[in-house]
Amino acid sequence: MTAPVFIALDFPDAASAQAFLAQFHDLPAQPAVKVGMELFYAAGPAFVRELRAQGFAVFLDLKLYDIPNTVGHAVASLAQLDVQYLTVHAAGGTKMLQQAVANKGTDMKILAVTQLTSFSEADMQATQQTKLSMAESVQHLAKMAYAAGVDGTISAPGEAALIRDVTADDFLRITPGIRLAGDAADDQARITTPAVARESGATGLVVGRSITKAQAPVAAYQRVMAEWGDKI
Ligand SMILES: O=C(O)c1cc(=O)[nH]c(=O)n1[C@@H]1O[C@H](COP(=O)(O)O)[C@@H](O)[C@H]1O
Repeated sequence: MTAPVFIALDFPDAASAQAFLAQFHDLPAQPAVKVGMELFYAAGPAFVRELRAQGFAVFLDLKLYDIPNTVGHAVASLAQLDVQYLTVHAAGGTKMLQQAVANKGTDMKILAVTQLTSFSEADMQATQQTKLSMAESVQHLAKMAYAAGVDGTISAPGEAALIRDVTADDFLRITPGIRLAGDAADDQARITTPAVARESGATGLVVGRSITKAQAPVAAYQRVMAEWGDKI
């Protein structure tokens, strides 16, 4: 699974998530899934174990952000769940990122969130009282995360190539903020289609509502996969 497309399972409980996933049973390969705060806070580690037992690759998106000691121990706890990816906030800084890396074990990859895709450049500058552009800020955070030893970043697709420029080819660049053409942006500010994300240097996608809220979720997933193409 070098270039995954993760479906964001942003559902209120385990039953809704399982009912959604049941639609995908007939596909030749199960989708990779992302469990975020909504589902994890409702259904907990037990549901993550259930997904792993069913053979799903799991990206646990908890965006850890705390003092280095606390994040380090949280990462050690979560590593017990045998998930493939875990998010932390790059803004937690070098020491926090290093603690996360030190405690992740061998099979779990740490992804550092740079700037949330819900921020426009103006939102980011106002909120963070910075004069940096979005590109400069994302590159700064990505460089710091790379130097701290994390496995990759989360950013908008438009920043993937900029991240590659200041890190390495094999540094993962996973991008949410994905919409199929014609779908509403909702609360996202920096969005693009799977095809453009691919051309922009993303190495993996996170897709939520363009699939989960589609009238035909399996067809929408297949459209995302087709646009993402032969990287899968
Ligand atoms: O870490 C993430 O996955 C993430 C980072 C980010 O900057 N933006 C972002 O949207 N996400 C997650 O990606 C998913 C996007 O969902 P949709 O907007 O419905 O496709 C959600 O589960 C978000 O929590």
